Amino acid sequence: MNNKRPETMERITTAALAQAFIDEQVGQIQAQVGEKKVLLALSGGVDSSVVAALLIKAIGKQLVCVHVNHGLLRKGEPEQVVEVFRNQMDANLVYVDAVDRFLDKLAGVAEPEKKRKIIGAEFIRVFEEEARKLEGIEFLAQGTIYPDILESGPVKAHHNVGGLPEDLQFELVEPLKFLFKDEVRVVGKALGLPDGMVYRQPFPGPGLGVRCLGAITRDRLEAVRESDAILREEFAKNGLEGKVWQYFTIVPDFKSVGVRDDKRADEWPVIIRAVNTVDAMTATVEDVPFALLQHITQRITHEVKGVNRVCYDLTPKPTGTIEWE
Ligand SMILES: Nc1ncnc2c1ncn2[C@@H]1O[C@H](COP(=O)(O)OP(=O)(O)OP(=O)(O)O)[C@@H](O)[C@H]1O
Repeated sequence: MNNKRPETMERITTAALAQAFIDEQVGQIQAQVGEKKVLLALSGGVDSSVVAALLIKAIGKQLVCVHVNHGLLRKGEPEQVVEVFRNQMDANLVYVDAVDRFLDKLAGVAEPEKKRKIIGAEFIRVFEEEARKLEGIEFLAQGTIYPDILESGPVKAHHNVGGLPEDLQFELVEPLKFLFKDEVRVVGKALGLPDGMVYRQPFPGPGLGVRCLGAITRDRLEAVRESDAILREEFAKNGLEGKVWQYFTIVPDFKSVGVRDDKRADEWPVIIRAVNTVDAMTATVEDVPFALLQHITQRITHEVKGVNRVCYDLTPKPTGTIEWE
């Protein structure tokens, strides 16, 4: 398999270059796939969304997208996947509501590494079940991009979404494998995907699960999701979206005393993190205007159930990592 970006390949920076890439890929995908069916795990993240849009253009309903709602996605994300791909692009989309399955498996598990393993393993299991229900699938599309190939090294062959069993191995369709992230975004835009999807900030694989520290509970997970939504809304309104590399909220698994309706009330704190980085190896903290932080604090403590304090994480990386788990 050729895994080296051709040296003559021009960096895709304009709509015209994106269109040329799309036309070329549509032809190649049609030639590779013929009349057969292709399966794609569609997270709603940039890479898998752009692959989905490209394949819908090339082969329409021969593509089957599977979106797994594991309960750890940001507010509005599963709905957006359904709206964009099923309603607007008329795609063949299987939406799997696996919220209870994931949260039941995660109940009582406090150790971060164990949480990640459970989320990863359960994802493969759900995806495998869906794949087995479908007939005649011969291809698996993946949002592999060039940095993925560079990271895995030239020798190691790139293989299927980790962990699918032997009897479920498919031929791969990886149309973005020579693209860098900025090029993927230009192509996504040319394919008509909404900005909110194309310019989305990085999101960890295990989702909000690693921002709901310790053992995940449904109420605390809701506090993470709602506070994150408020933070994103306020950053967008105040010109920080697209300027700050990554920003999110964290809810630790302890409470502190506060006052609500003239009574003492034990509730959780929300921690805000907003960082800038070039390579994610080091990061600096965004200098968010104090008045905006106060406004966000006011909103979170009044709109998010069970939260009585807001803290701002002032720690660069190192010594802090970007995420808390
Ligand atoms: N909730 C989900 N539903 C369906 N597929 C998923 C889901 N989460 C992850 N995947 C699949 O696993 C791949 C790797 O997920 P990961 O979280 O590492 O994101 P990524 O490499 O940044 O890609 P993307 O931008 O597509 O999310 C995704 O591209 C997608 O194919």
